[in-house]
Amino acid sequence: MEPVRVALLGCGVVGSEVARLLREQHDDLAARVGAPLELVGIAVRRPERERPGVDPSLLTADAEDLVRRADVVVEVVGGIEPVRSLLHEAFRHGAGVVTANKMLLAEHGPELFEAARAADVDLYYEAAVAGAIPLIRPLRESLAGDRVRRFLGIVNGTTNYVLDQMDTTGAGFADAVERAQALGYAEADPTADVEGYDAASKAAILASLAFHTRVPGDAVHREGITGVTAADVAAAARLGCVVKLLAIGERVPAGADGGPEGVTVRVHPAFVPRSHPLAGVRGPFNAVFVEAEAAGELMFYGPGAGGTPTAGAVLGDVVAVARHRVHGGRGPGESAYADLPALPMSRVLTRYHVRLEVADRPGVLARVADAFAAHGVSIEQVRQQAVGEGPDRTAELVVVTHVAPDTSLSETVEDLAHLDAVLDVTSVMRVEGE
Ligand SMILES: NC(=O)C1=CN([C@@H]2O[C@H](COP(=O)(O)OP(=O)(O)OC[C@H]3O[C@@H](n4cnc5c(N)ncnc54)[C@H](O)[C@@H]3O)[C@@H](O)[C@H]2O)C=CC1
Ligand SMILES: N[C@@H](CC=O)C(=O)O
Ligand code: NA
Repeated sequence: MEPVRVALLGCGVVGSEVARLLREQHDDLAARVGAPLELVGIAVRRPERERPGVDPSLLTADAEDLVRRADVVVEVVGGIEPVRSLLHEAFRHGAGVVTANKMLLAEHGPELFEAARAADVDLYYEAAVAGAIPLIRPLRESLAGDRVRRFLGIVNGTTNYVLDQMDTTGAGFADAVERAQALGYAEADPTADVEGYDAASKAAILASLAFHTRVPGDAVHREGITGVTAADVAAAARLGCVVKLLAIGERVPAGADGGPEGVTVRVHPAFVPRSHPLAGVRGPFNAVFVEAEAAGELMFYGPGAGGTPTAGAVLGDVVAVARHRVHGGRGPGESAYADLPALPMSRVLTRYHVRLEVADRPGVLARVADAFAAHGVSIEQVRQQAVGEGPDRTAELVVVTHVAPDTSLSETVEDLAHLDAVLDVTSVMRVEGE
């Protein structure tokens, strides 16, 4: 049987593990594919550098030439260029592609899917969202007969690790980020993780699949975790919650006021009740709930980051693409027929937890309550506690709202910040997952 020629682009945290598994599982992979997988080269920036366990004769700095010698191109470099051009070259040359690159797919997915379709080859990307967890294939294939209403989950291992460390060990933010980098969870620039860009790319990919509609990364409302403080984590604990960075996509029906049907997609930190299964997702693990009309509620859970688990997902895609080379056929292409608009945050319904430092004098509570009422926001809970002694005494006021449109809630917070009696708005966090 002719071997299937595999080119590996990148030999970092994920790539080095892909190379190892290709070598160590050679016979099993050959049996599953129906032909041997031959690693024909590994494109790296510095081929002269020694890499333990990697045959130096495979290393090359000429990625373009390598791509032209392959039937399947595995891209685990990351970023946009040069990989975008290299993948186009792979398609032009008739090679199938496996990538773990969510940023590239969120920014340039449609053109890459179109190029794969035109060349009649595969584009697979299981590792791009939630690492090792089978999630892309269930959405693309298993749920192709269903109608997804909503997904809600934790899709970034680095930020989940950082928030978990802050919650359970009292670690500082910077220390926890450094540990996530050392463990291979973080992106080359961890800003992509902590500012929510990585999760937003993944949310865009999930929304595109779930709702059969193109959702670019910049249509996702994004807030990272750099503003989350130890005080927020402690406030969450007092409320029986934990802080998690969530990715949420919802299909929104047409509004009674004439607002169109569409989808909302957002990434932000939120309080999640400790009784909710997402609260128990620890360290670099990810979990995603998918709510579909026929299937009901599904939960996908597992390692969301790390070299070996991610390489496992990449290899699963390599087997699928290689099987098509050997036996014929092609995996599903892009499905964007629904063409729903991405709606603004005014169409999102959520709850807020607001912590204020206020003057401790008569009438303050009433004025705060009036600000919420002016925007039609109903209050579920208020707690007040005196801070300090004597004439300088202030009060900490914690307000938890009922569900309301996100913009009504954010406008309320803006008004509160301008009230004389409000000395500081110390924390604003959404409450999700109830
Ligand atoms: N580390 C993880 O847990 C996960 C990573 N991913 C994705 O996998 C991809 C790779 O991630 P990591 O392995 O963690 O990154 P990494 O930074 O460890 O590895 C990337 C490698 O590509 C090399 N490189 C850069 N430019 C190159 C070029 N022009 N030609 C050849 N090599 C080049 C770098 O020197 C580096 O060794 C990224 O898209 C990332 O988002 C996806 C899921 C999980
Ligand atoms: N940096 C990412 C890696 C996986 O996609 C994360 O932390 O989840
Ligand atoms: Na996955």
